Amino acid sequence: MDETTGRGRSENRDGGADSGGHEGDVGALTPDGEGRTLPADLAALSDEEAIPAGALRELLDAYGAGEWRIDEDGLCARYATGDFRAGLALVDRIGEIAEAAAHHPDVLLTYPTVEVRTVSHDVRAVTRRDVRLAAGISAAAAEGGVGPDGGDPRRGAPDGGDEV
Ligand SMILES: C[C@H](O)[C@H](O)[C@H]1CNC2=NC(N)=NC(=O)C2=N1
Repeated sequence: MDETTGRGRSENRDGGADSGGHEGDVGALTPDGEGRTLPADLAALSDEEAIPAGALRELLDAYGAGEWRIDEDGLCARYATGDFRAGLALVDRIGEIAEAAAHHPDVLLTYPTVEVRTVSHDVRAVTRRDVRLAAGISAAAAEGGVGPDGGDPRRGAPDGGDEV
C-alpha cells in the first residue's frame, strides 16, 4: 500500500477539501482502548480489520511509531544498532514483545542494523495489532538508545550464499 498523506480520509470525513490536518476536528477525536484519542473511525477498528491506507500514517504517529514506513508488504523499520551484540539485545526484546502480544514480525539481524517488518498474516493486511507491535518495538529501541536507520529498509533477506 502506498504511503499517503491521509488527505483523502479527512476529505471523506469532512466532505470537502481541507489542509489534511485534523487540528480542527477535535470533536471527532475519541479515546481508544489504549488511552489515546483518535478519530472515531480509527478508534472503532477491531484488531481484525485492515486499517485504511490513508489513515496508517496518522495512526503510527499517534502510537509513537513515527519511524515506521508503510509499503505493499506491511509496516517496516530499520534500527541502527551499530554492532551485532546490540542487535541481538534488541531482537531479544522484540521477541519478548511479540510473544506477549501473540503477534510476530519478521526480523533481519545484520551486524550494524535490525530490520523489522509486520503484517497481520491472518487477514493479510495491516491491523491495529501491527501498529501496537510497531509502537512496542519503537519504545524498546528508544529505551535501548537505538535510533532508526535513515535508509530504506531493504526488501527481503539478502542471498545467504553457500555455506563456507
Ligand atoms: C495462534 C497464534 O497466536 C496466531 O497464529 C498468531 C501468531 N502470530 C501472528 N503474527 C502475525 N504477524 N500475524 C498473525 O496473524 C499471527 N497470528
